[in-house]
Amino acid sequence: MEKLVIRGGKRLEGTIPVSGAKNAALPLMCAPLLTDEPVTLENLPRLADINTLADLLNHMGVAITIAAGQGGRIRGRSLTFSAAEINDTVAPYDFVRKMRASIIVLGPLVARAGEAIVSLPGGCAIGNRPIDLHLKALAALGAEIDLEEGYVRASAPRGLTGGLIRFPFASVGATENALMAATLAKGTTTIENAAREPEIVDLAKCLNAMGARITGAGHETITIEGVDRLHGCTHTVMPDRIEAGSYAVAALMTGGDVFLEGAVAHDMGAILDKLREAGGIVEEKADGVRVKAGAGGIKGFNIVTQPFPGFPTDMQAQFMALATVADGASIITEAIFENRFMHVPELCRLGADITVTGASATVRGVQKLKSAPVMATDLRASMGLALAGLVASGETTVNRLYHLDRGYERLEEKLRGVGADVDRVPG
Ligand SMILES: CC(=O)N[C@H]1[C@@H](OP(=O)(O)OP(=O)(O)OC[C@H]2O[C@@H](n3ccc(=O)[nH]c3=O)[C@H](O)[C@@H]2O)O[C@H](CO)[C@@H](O)[C@@H]1O
Ligand SMILES: C=C(OP(=O)(O)O)C(=O)O
Repeated sequence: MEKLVIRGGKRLEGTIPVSGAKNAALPLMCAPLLTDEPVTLENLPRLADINTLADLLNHMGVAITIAAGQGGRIRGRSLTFSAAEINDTVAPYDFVRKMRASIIVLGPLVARAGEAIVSLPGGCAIGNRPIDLHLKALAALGAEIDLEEGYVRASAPRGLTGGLIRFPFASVGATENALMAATLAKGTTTIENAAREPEIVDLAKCLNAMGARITGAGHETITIEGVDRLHGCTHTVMPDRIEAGSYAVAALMTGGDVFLEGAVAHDMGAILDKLREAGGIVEEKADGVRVKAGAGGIKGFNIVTQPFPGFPTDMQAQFMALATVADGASIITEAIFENRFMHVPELCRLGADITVTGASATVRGVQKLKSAPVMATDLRASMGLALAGLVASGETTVNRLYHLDRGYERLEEKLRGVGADVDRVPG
């Protein structure tokens, strides 16, 4: 098991190229299940989660090849997904347990093949994460849903029918499943209280390029006119706003000045607002975002995580790391997941002063963090610890690097490129 060794205290300066977004790439990789023609996705990040989903798609009969003339080091991989035939509509437990997002194969599979049998993903470190909204959405389109021996079976042998889906909560994954399923349903589907995340917009863009008729993505109500068939297309995965936000925090924490090449400010509104509130100077440019530390140091701030356009839960741990070295107190409330504070005791091991009461953490900034071996049980918590390590005195070890490899492409290389003293070492 590899770990990350960080010798803190370096000021970060330079350019970090932003990779394709994990959370856009995963649903986009499921879209080719909807057509027998090849779909090429450009700018796919090299991440463990992408490989896990590729293995699952492969298992279902999707041929995945490296797209010709592509695959530059910075621009990410281009892969072509060809689901000429789907020869297995089962997503087995062994794949789904590795990555919860595997549930997004459900909608496209039932829409195209009339049946999908997907292992129930169960909870994970950050919360229970039920899939009731995914199932209700498919049922609203006429799918019959059964739960058997840890698997969900969705069937619609005569095809899906458009309908009204009203989500009580704007779930990202359930919106993605509903969106993909509805593209091939007979008639019109309306999704109310749809998730508005930029990754939903990116997915709708790709589906429309495949011949779908989707309007309203990025808004509360999405309308989908079903079509008989979809065709192939080439689509470029959007830049990762969470990766960009994480490195933006690194720039501010280290008193640095970093250009996040390719970051899209428009998709990062709440993150950039909070960076400014914390004392950062943010310049929004056509080709990226520059973040530098202001003269007044880091100021305390308050956060409540919310669905987009609110502050993203996937940035909560990183901003908590920032708050640990702020001047004054910050209150951070996690309102999306019930157990997303696993980084708190680990940050405290580095000298942070944090008190948790229910869903809120009060963080009192300290003068200095001190190194320690730390360990987290999820992706963003691990990033929060890595950020803390960048400013802690001495050598901080972040164990279980595989969490970071789920969502951060070439992490140590990118950090070293702007001056951090970071190594990946065997555990
Ligand atoms: C691969 C991917 O894109 N993952 C992101 C996606 O996860 P994911 O799509 O799983 O997140 P959701 O938006 O669905 O979940 C938000 C909340 O809704 C609840 N819920 C969700 C579905 C459901 O059927 N029933 C239910 O109760 C969840 O338990 C959670 O409390 O959005 C989250 C919220 O922005 C991010 O943290 C994840 O990084
Ligand atoms: C929680 C995350 O991912 P997933 O939904 O795949 O667990 C994340 O990206 O922070």
